[in-house]
Amino acid sequence: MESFISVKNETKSFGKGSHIVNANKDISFEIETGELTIILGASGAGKSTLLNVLGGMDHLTSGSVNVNGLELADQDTKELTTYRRKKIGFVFQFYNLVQNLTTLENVELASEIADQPMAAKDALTAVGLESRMNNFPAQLSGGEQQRVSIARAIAKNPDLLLADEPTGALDYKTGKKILQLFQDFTHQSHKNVIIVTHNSLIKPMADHVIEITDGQIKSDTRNSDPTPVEKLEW
Ligand SMILES: Nc1ncnc2c1ncn2[C@@H]1O[C@H](COP(=O)(O)OP(=O)(O)OP(=O)(O)O)[C@@H](O)[C@H]1O
Repeated sequence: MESFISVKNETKSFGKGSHIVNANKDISFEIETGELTIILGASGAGKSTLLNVLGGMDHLTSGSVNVNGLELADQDTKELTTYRRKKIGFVFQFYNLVQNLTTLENVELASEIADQPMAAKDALTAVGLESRMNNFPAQLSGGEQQRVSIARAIAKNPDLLLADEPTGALDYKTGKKILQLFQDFTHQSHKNVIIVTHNSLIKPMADHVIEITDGQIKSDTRNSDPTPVEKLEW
């Protein structure tokens, strides 16, 4: 059977001539349906670049990136935008919520553009925020705002949920709750989550760990028995 994601010799360069930076160099890996994957690497290793390519935020320079049967190398900018809007959920380090919309409206904004969305209220209930639907982002804590951004991502009912350092701005306990939500989402929905992080201590929670150093794959391993987040200490 085909893998859910198949990346072959993916290279992403920025700049030209002697100023060229190869942020991703000849990267190849496969991700199977239902895997929670952690992409691990130091600052500048090329993690965000890879996530941006997988999510259609950026074009790859060469190679092949196939996501659920769609070859991203063949998509023009407009097609990549459609792919990103309809198929991908994003969670960022700093939430990126619209400040003058309520929690519910922020989530509705995302569900409205998806083909088979989940009800915005159900997404907020899934992250434990049903009582905060009419609050504005500024009235919520950092952890609550991140839960809204996860609700916004899952309300699209995406094939693929991408999270770039999602606990980077949160304290330990809150960060743990957020990681728990990702693990539950993968295991309950059998969909795919990819988390980018520099924190190697959370590796055991993943089904699949891909380490990147200097734009290249350093290791690619699978955990047959991932640790539940509540049992993880870091
Ligand atoms: N738009 C760009 N223009 C030029 N160089 C870039 C651009 N985006 C990324 N790079 C370079 O590519 C390399 C990888 O960057 P990337 O942001 O992917 O790393 P990262 O692993 O996500 O790092 P961090 O954890 O610090 O966010 C870096 O050397 C960076 O300077």
